[in-house]
Amino acid sequence: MTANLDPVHLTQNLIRCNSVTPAEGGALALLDEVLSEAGFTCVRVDRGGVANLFARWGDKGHARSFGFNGHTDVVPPGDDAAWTHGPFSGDLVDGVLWGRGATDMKSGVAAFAAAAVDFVRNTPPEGAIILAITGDEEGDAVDGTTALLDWMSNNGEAMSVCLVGEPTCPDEMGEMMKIGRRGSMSAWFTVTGKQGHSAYPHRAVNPLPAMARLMDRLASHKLDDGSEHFDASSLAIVGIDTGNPATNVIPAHCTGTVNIRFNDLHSGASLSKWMEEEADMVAADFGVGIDMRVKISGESFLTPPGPLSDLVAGAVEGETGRRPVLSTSGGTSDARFVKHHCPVVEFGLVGHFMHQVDERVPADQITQLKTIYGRILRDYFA
Ligand SMILES: N[C@@H](CCC[C@H](NC(=O)CCC(=O)O)C(=O)O)C(=O)O
Ligand SMILES: [Zn+2]
Ligand SMILES: [Zn+2]
Repeated sequence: MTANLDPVHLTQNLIRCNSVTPAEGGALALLDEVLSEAGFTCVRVDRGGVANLFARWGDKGHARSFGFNGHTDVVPPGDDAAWTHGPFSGDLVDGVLWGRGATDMKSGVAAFAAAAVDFVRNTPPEGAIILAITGDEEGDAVDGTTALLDWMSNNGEAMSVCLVGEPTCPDEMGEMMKIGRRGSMSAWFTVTGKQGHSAYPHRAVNPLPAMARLMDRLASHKLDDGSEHFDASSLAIVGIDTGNPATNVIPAHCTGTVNIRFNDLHSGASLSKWMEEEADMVAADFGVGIDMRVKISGESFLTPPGPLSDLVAGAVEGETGRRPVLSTSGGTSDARFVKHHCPVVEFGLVGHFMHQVDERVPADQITQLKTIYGRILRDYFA
């Protein structure tokens, strides 16, 4: 009889792989080994310098196929010296596991891998289990989950439903799951005036007042009050820069960057149009040129409450005693790609320390997450 797979130990070993985006760092190789050993068919789906791992247990193309999606890449640790335990130490101290990825989301990947391995070993289901694990969620994400989904469609692989294991609970285990996400986009503005001496401003065209006006107009505009399933949209100014070190020079150029999180009352295209109109108006008022470049990372999306959210919420409630709130709050996730493929929801552990120095997680939360994922599999294949 093979022992059950310990998700805490697996998380520890994953944390010890330095896999800051887009480095693979040995994390996917480790999962490949663990899953292959348990009878999963594993294929590395690398693209554009990004490593990804596809793993399936059961028949290809089975009509009943449960998918998990997650990532092993992590954001940079920042100042190593500021960490109580090294960011890649995987130290387990007094029941707490430390390191980059402890919450976001090597623990989630370890929990679903361990749950899937135990499940197929102990109660082989009538159906298939697919793990789609990417090495680039935190970066551009162009060759990450999208590459896996492209490869799957080209190779007759399919998930009937998918659970993304990102951390979804704000403070307490079990309190929240995600059934969609707001959209995300960024816009970069360059205001061009005319360089000059700051003591002779009439001979220059200063781009900064125009930038200040534009940023203020964009940031002070109320986009909406939220909608049935979504929080209000928000626009944040995330950068204003001239690159000008001199105090007696009016620079010719100024750049400004905004990031928008938007709900289903908007689209990337409608917001681009609005910002373009604002920029044109300010440019005319101030006699400057304004260029705008936009990147739409994802539109808003929703998997309406139904069988999949009921299945996950029921298992979470059964294991934690809490019925998770169905939310679309926070940032975006790779579910924005998966939703083109099959119904998708997200559930994971408490994300309090994600992207912070001293990222850490109580080890028993990882074990509990594995139990919840195991129960979801049991209920799905029942
Ligand atoms: N860099 C990518 C995707 C960025 C995804 C990132 N997601 C989170 O931080 C998740 C946090 C949460 O669960 O609330 C984000 O929203 O910026 C891209 O923009 O293409
Ligand atoms: Zn994540
Ligand atoms: Zn993250």
